Parts: sequence; structure tokens; C-alpha cells
Amino acid sequence: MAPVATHENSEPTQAERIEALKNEAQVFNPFYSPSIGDDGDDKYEFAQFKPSFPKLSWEPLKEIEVIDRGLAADPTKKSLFSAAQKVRHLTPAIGTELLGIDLRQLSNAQKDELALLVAERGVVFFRDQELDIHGQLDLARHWGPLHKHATTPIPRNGLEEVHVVYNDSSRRPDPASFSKLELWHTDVSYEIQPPSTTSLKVITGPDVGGDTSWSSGYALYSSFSPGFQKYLEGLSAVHSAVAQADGARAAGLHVRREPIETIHPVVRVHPVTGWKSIYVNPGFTRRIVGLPKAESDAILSLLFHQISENPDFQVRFKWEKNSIAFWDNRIVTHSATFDFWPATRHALRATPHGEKPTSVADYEKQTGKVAKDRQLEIWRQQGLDVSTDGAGPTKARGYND
Ligand SMILES: O=C(O)CCC(=O)C(=O)O
Ligand SMILES: [Fe+2]
Repeated sequence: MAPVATHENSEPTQAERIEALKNEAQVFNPFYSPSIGDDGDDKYEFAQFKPSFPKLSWEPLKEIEVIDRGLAADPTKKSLFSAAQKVRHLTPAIGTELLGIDLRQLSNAQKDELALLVAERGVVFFRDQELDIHGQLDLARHWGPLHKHATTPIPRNGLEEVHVVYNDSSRRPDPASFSKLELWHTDVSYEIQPPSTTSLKVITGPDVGGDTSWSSGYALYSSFSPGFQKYLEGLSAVHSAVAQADGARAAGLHVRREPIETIHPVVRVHPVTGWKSIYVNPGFTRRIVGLPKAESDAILSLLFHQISENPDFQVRFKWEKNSIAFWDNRIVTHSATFDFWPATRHALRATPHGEKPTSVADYEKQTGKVAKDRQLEIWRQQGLDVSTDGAGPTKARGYND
């Protein structure tokens, strides 16, 4: 859908937002003012990957065709699983760790299967990976054209497609400067084609702390009653890059591409799994289109709080040096923790573009298939009775109806 250009009158203007952010910019806000702390240690082994903000200017992004590699994958994921020593699911809803795989050695078939596994499990983890940033970018490019971020830092060595995550002792996070709720986000959901199979590798990290959590949009969708699911399927929402760009400017940083706002369906269907996922996030989703403000605020608040508070949808990962996570940005939300100061934590992200988000109605029209509720499909495959009587969900969902 077309980007929207205007704000509602009730929202602060861009100038007012910048003014409000100016005070805030002096303190650390990991979400709106990207990492600018630097201890000045240029002998550090990964100094070439320290953050930089070159004064580049890029054109608005255009629509591009992206065919998901997961569609070509063997559904049993035989090549990938047979290469692994162990496949360990971390929770029923989300998160799988694969042991014994060297990501430098993946065949194209295994890369396709990894994309499928990430689409099904939301996030997949590997440890002790020697894969360097060039290998990480190549892997991401197998899945889609790479995204370049308009505001977050790139490495000093000029790799424009790399998003750098960096914090060291030079700046102490100030918990008063940001809310834990707004830290939950899916990356750049304001883009016309937000990312798909995204990877983050920690190259330097604290002994303890700096965990990242992910929350499943499939599980969030599955948790609701049939009537509410249907209601959500008919809605779309505005995702905005404006606050992020304003935050960067207020911190004195250059914005490399003008911010946009884009409307996406509130429930999107994953093109490979065919499962329905809630696609809103506290970081970037501002309002639901065409609803009274009170209703939009109430619905978004419910969804945001379930994303960030419901442990049944979440997995939390303890990184080690050379751990790498792959998450499907179309169907999960994530949040970092900032509990590790004064330790250094340094990670590099590679971010392929996905398709334009597809609503349930469009998916069913385009494919002739029925979009599914992931949890119900899994329970049905296990032979469980998950029928609904129209008045409410069955016991299998765990409701008190
Ligand atoms: O630092 C982290 O764990 C995650 C940062 C983040 O949100 C990202 O790189 O997309
Ligand atoms: Fe992120």
C-alpha cells in the first residue's frame, strides 16, 4: 500500500517531537537515538566494525520482487537436520537451537531449509560460528535483496548494508530515557517491504546480561477468540519511521533516507507457512486506520502488552561470543536488554527485504489456499479436538469459557 504522508491533527508535529526529543538526546535511548557511545579504543580487535554515521543520502526505496526461498525448501528439512548434531526447541511456540552446524558450509538447499525453519519457529540460534560479516551478508542475500538502514550506524569500514549494535563503558544506559514497552519492535516495519530472515551475530559480549527476547506473532494471533481474530483480520495500521528519524536528528546524527509512513495489514500471512500472524509492534505502529482513536489505542495497547508481557509467546536468548540468531521479522517482535553496563556488547546485523505484507483476504485470493492458525493446525495434526462452537474456543485453548 502507498505510504501515507500526513499525521492526525491530534498528534504532535514533527517540530514539536524534535523539540521534545532534544533534552532526551543527551541521554542514552537505544531505540530512537542509535548508538553513539565510543570508548575511543581503536586497538580493539573489531575497531573496523565500530559505529559510524557517514553523511550519505539515499533515494526512497522502491518496490522490488522478492520470491521467498523457503518456498523451494524440502518441507522435512532433511539436508539441514541431517547435518545437525541436535535440534533443540526452546519453547513450544518459538525458538530452536541447532547444534553442530558450521554456517560457512551450508549448501543452497540447506539455506532454503533454514529460511523455512526460521519461518516456522520464529527464531533459530547457532553458537560458536566463525562465519564473518561477508559470509553473513552473502547468506542474507540468498534470501532477499539487502536493506540499508536510514539512521542506525554502519561499520567504519563502510559496509552500508550492515547495521551495527554497539555499547561500551563510555555511556551508561539511563532507564529513565526510554520505556521497555517501546523497545519491543520488528525491524523497520515502516518500510514498504519490511525484512524477512534477519541475522544478528554477537562478536563481543558481556559474560552475563545483554539477552534478547523474541515474541511470536503466530502465537499472539492463536491466543485470541475466533471473533476477535476475524475483527483483526479486517484491519490495517500505520507504521512510522518519523520518530526514529527525529530521534537521530535530535541527537545530531545524519539521516540517510527521509522517513516514511506505510500502512500494513494488522494480520499478515507468511507466504511459506500460510500461517496468520499479528503484525503490529510498539516501536513503530502508531494507529489503526479508520477506527475511533479510543478504539485504536485500546486495541494496540492490548496487542503491545501481550507481545511484551505474555511469556507463553516468548523466548529469551543468552548470547555468547560468536552466537548468531536468525529471526523472521514478518512474524516475530524482539527486544534487547540493557543490563550489562559497563561491559562492551557489539553485534552485526544483515537484513534482507521480504515481500509486501499480505493480508488474509489477499493471500487467500492470490493463492487459492486458506490461511491457517498455526496453533490449531499443529494441534489438529496431533489428533487433538480443537473444534469451536462459534460461541468461544474449546478447552484446548485454555480459556475459561
Ligand atoms: O541488540 C540486540 O539484541 C537487538 C538489537 C536489535 O533490535 C536489532 O539489531 O535489530
Ligand atoms: Fe531490532
